[in-house]
This record gives sequence, C-alpha cells and structure tokens, in this order.
Amino acid sequence: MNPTPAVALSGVTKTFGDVEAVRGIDLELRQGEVVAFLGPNGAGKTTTIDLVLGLSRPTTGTVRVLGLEPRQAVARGLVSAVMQSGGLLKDLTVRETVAYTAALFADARPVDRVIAEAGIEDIADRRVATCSGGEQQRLRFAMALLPDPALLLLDEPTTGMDVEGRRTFWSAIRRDAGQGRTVLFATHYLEEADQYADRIVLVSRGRVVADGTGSEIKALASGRTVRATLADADIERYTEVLAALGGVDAVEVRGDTLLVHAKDSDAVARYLLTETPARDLEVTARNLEDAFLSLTGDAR
Ligand SMILES: Nc1ncnc2c1ncn2[C@@H]1O[C@H](COP(=O)(O)OP(=O)(O)OP(=O)(O)O)[C@@H](O)[C@H]1O
Repeated sequence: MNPTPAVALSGVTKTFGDVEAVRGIDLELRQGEVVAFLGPNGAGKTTTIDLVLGLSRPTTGTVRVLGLEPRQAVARGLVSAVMQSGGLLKDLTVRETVAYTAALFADARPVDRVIAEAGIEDIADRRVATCSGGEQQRLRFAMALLPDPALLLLDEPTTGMDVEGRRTFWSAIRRDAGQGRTVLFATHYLEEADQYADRIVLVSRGRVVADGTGSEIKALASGRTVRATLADADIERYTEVLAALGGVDAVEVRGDTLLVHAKDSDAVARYLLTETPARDLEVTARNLEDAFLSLTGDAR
C-alpha cells in the first residue's frame, strides 16, 4: 500500500495577468523526504510554495497536502512555513514572539523546547528589532516548529544566517526528517540543495526540468561548452561525428555557430581543430544557469 503523499501537485499552473509563473507542474513528495526546490530567480518557487500553503489557488490543476485541500491541512496544524520576510512584531522579545504564536495553536509544543531546537536560547530575551536577519530567520523557524508540522515549507530559509546558524538549522531539519517530517525548501544554491536534500527538483520558468539526487543534478551542471564558428556545407557530418564522441552530451547548430556540451572538452576541441575548418574556438565552464537553459531548450 502506498502511503498518502505529503504533497501532490497535478497539472498545476498559476498565472498573474500575462505572467505564467507556474506552467504545468506535476510533483509528488513522499512523507519524510527532504526536497530542495532549486531554481533561478523567477522560476516559480515561491508561487508554488504559496499554492501548497493554500495562500493562493492554482489557475488550473490540483494541489493536495497529505490528501487534503491545502487550507484544510494548514487548519489542522499539519503544515507550517518559514518565509523570507514579514510576520514579526519588532517590539516583542524573541521568547514573547514564540509564546504568543504558541497561544494561537490548539496544541502547541512547549515554547522552551522549540526555542532550544531552533538554537535561539541566547537571544530569547532580545527584542526582535535588535535581531539580525539570520536571527530573525531562526525565530521564524522556531515559530514554524510549534505545531510539530508533518510538512514544513521553507522559502530560502538560511538567507542572512552565518555558517554556525546554518549548521544548527540544518541539523535540526535533518533530525526531524529522520522522525518522518517532510521538508520542502526553496533555494538558489546547488551546494545547499546537494548537501541537505535527499532529492532535488530543478525548476526553471515555471516547469520542473529535472528531478533526482544531488549527484544526478550536479552531473547536469558539470562539463564544458565548446563554441566554434563552422561555416561549412559538411556541418551535419561533423555534428554526427561529434555526437558520437565519448562524453558529448549535446551538439547544437545555430547558423554558422556550433555549440558542443561535453564532459571531455579537450577531445571535442582536438577534433574540431584537426579534422574540420572550425575557427574562433571558445571553451567555457558550464554552470547551473547553462544547465537550466539547455534543459528547458531555451539556450541562446
Ligand atoms: N502576485 C504576482 N503578480 C504578478 N506576478 C507575479 C506575482 N507573484 C509572482 N509573480 C511572477 O511570477 C514569476 C515567478 O515568481 P516566483 O516568486 O514564484 O519565483 P521564485 O522562483 O520564487 O523566484 P525568487 O528566487 O526570485 O524568489 C516571476 O516572473 C514573478 O515576477
């Protein structure tokens, strides 16, 4: 028997006027998974998280959280979130903030426990206004832990945290995931995703363009791109040879420009320079942004 997915998105789109923020996402998260939602600015990460939180409704498609409508799941205390900004009263102390939030839940965990888990005991008596950005993020994390949620959503949670803050934060996340909590976090950083997530969902321009383990996703962003000018009637023959070279991922022809994505750029360069009339050769490292672009077919 399959347990109910923690999150199930099916054919989800979301448009704001002319902007298609989410352009068709199908995604299932299993209970207890820690999943990174990785993508560049404007990919649709925050919009998707808002849909899972029931803060907005999809234009088309369905969103289920533990088999329920998002709002029902939130109302039952099954879901909480750490968002990038807002939600704090500057004049309260850290402890007062957690205590007041706890009073909003029918069944909150002890205030001191969550303060300890979020690693903010030393600043518990400080006024929120005097806390740094990273400390405020840890306070939001403490607040999110109060209902002991089955699903925790984090939108770029470690923004502003120093190295020690990040370490405390992620070790708390991993410990809770070990006890069955599902975590979905949005990030721009491949390293953060790779280090802390069981699974990385790569999003670009409102779509999932890859879904896999850290090493699978890193492999997509590795290698180099060899660019050359090759104005020759035989270009097709060369591209066939190139495509068959070991370590070549993709060959593209745009006018008289040839682009070869490869793990072994030396072999590609050697072939082009010795066997073809290619000129103006350029070899560049392929980064995550290139990987996004080539995966979405939007490379230019
Ligand atoms: N309320 C809104 N009205 C109009 N456009 C919006 C609205 N919310 C988001 N968008 C647009 O939808 C697209 C996706 O935005 P979203 O904030 O979901 O991306 P993101 O992946 O979270 O980006 P970032 O990493 O910058 O936070 C962007 O083009 C954004 O400008």
